[in-house]
Amino acid sequence: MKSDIQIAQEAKMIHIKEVAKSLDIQEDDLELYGKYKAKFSDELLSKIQSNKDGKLVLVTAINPTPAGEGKTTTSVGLGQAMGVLGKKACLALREPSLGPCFGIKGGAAGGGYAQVVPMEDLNLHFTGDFHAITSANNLLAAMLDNHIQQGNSLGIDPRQIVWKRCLDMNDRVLRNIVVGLGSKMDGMVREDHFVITVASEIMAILCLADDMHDLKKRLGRIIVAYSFDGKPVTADDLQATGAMAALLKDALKPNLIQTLEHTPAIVHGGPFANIAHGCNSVRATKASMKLADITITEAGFGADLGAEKFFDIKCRMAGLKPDAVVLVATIRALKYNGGVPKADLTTENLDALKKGIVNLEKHIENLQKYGVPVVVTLNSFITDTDAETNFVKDFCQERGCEFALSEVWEKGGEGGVELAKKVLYVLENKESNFKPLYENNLSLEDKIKTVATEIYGASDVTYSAAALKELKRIQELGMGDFPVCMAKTQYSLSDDASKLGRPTDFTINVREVYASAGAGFVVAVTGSIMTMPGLPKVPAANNIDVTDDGVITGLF
Ligand SMILES: Nc1ncnc2c1ncn2[C@@H]1O[C@H](COP(=O)(O)OP(=O)(O)O)[C@@H](O)[C@H]1O
Ligand SMILES: O=COP(=O)(O)O
Ligand SMILES: [Mg+2]
Repeated sequence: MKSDIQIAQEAKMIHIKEVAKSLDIQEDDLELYGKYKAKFSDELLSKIQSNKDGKLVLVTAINPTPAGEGKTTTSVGLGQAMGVLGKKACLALREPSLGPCFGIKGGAAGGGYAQVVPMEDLNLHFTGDFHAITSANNLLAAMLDNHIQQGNSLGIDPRQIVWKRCLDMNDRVLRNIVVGLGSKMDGMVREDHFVITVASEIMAILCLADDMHDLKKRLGRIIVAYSFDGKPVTADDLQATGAMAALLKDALKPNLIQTLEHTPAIVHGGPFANIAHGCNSVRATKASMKLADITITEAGFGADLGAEKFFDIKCRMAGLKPDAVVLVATIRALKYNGGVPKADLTTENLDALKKGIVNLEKHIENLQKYGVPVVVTLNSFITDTDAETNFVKDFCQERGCEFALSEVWEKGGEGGVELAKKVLYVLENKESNFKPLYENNLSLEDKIKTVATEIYGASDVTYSAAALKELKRIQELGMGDFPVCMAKTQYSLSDDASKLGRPTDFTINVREVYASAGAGFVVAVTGSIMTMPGLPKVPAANNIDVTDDGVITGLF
């Protein structure tokens, strides 16, 4: 089998204006970035507002191995399969971060014969959105430190600065730094921190904003610090809002590319689901629903993270009503959850499968709590055996679950026809009665407890003293009705990456809490999760190169 990048580079793409035409979009409504990428104009987005909404399908997964279990691959393959069946479908996906690209996981363009292209553009600089987000985030940081240097008229307490710098890279040494070293003219010495760009609140705001007006209101509300008398200091107070919005003018526009089989893909925003809310932009999803009969979108990592935040944050805030959920399982991840080491996942092991399948069972139960019909799909790997595949199929069918085998990685759209037909059946015959897991009027602690007990299976939640103090301050500042965004490891339903399968009798330990006042949610940081990942012993970057005539190699 060729590598992902070989398949992608051999692909014969059509001009992006032809892809747009399949969505009834005229060339004048596109802002072209070469022949194969474009942004939607603001005029287009307002023009389509009166269109009828198509159906919305979420693709999620069970708890993954470090390689990932194929949500993006399945989403792309399902979109292609809808095309094979003559349906008007469109993808709404996230943009990849450079962190995993050069780290462990590689790119996020799908895989095999189910990819969005041009994959090397998408995985590297794409249309510059992440660079714009990084610049806007760090402009705010620079203006904050400059305000202190220039006399600190707002009375900012340098010990209560909550705004962090960001960079779209896995760079552990930036987690905790000291700034302002040198002479008096070099600024106030203080401890500072970097997060990876996909965990920046600016990313979340870009992904939740309706339009430029809403973007600026959200940016202005960002809390960067507290004053000596405990009052929140915002981006508006620093007069940074307009300049940040100017930097984000183009990044706010959704991007259009295509799959290997020319299915349209709107790709916009890219928060991770373990340390952020894990969903592409509301603007991209709503645009797709106005342009196509079926929108297929993905939320990051397992359903305990991406799907939970898709439902309880994105759908709640944007008024979206999902019509179906595709839950991706893989034999390798089920065995991994059954205790098999990464190196042995390609060997048949029915015992481990039986042990690990409780993870799939829990995710099926969880998704059913949202009132949206579920289709389980087994993302088939060439190393899977018939015995293993049949075991999973029987497990699902014995529980009355809709099930389909997916072979999209190996066969592209054709490999997804069984899944597409199952999804179409569910869309036509099963009603969705979507409701979020909790009401906003619950206390923040009760919201956290609801997610922890109902979705993770925890018996209780513990808080550090600092987290409890911050929860109280957030409540007093009037943000108690915000939804919660849980930052947690993706490998386990618990906050301990070593607890695989379906752990029980565990507590979720919240060590830090902060309000993303602009995004409109409260982040609860659990266990030892980091908002600035580090590179592995052998980074994927070691194998990435570019030839003398400009061909990228080694991306996957
Ligand atoms: N069926 C499959 N067989 C082999 N590799 C696969 C398959 N499905 C996905 N992959 C690979 O696994 C990795 C993760 O896939 P991806 O779709 O990005 O997962 P997710 O979106 O869930 O993180 C990618 O490198 C992809 O090419
Ligand atoms: O936020 C994580 O997204 P993937 O699960 O698609 O890697
Ligand atoms: Mg993905």
